[in-house]
Amino acid sequence: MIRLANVVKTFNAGKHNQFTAVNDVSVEIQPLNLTVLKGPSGSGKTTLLSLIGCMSRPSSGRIFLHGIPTRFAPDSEDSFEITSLPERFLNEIRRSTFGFIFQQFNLIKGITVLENIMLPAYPSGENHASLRKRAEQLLEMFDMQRQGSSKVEWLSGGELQRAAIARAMINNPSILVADEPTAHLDSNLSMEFMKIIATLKAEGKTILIASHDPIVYDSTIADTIIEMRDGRITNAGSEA
Ligand SMILES: Nc1ncnc2c1ncn2[C@@H]1O[C@H](COP(=O)(O)OP(=O)(O)OP(=O)(O)O)[C@@H](O)[C@H]1O
Repeated sequence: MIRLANVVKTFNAGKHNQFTAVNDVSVEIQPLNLTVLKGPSGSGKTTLLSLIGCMSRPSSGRIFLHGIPTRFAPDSEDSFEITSLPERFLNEIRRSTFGFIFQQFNLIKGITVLENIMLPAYPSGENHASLRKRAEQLLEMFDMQRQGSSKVEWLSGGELQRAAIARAMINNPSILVADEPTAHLDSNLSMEFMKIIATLKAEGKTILIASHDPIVYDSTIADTIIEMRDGRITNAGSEA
């Protein structure tokens, strides 16, 4: 599980525009589950995801991974505190443990779909041929073989979405984090997205999605809904 203990994130500390976006959050996110983080705009969902995903550090509080394999402890059932890690290990944990899907998908224009999918794996220094093979397998899994050599700007909305999911999967992460992944999709594509999420969950991924889309939080595959407001958790785990 991912366990947060009294996590606080304050921006611009000590300045006139100081703002606490995440305020004393303590919560447990169960492994192999789909957890949906729900709450109004500005409630702190993205900030919380970035703390969990090792993209930023809390101002105070601690975050632990329990029994989630990481590159440093592949079989560990132990507790592993990510908030105490030095920067380079934090980057390493982020790359190897988490896959990210962003609201705008953040695919890079001007390069091909295949190159986009391979990008998050480059820092690992993996042999290019084996990396390319893995990226091609992901394209195949998402029925996107034909688009591998296409530029991102040529893709349809659904293809963009699948390319973004494939990119998130390139390092075979145990935890998939998605921030408002359906915000720019119509209902059909949003349901399509949830089908892919169901498959990934069945394959053993731990999935955390921030969303105020009922297609996501009312989905039958959502295990737990965590509600946030004004940086605080207002409901830590209603059954979906
Ligand atoms: N780097 C920053 N500096 C100052 N304030 C910030 C920063 N990042 C986020 N905030 C503020 O923190 C609050 C929470 O933002 P956050 O993006 O986490 O909310 P959210 O729940 O994800 O919202 P949305 O649903 O609109 O994406 C917002 O008021 C935002 O303006």
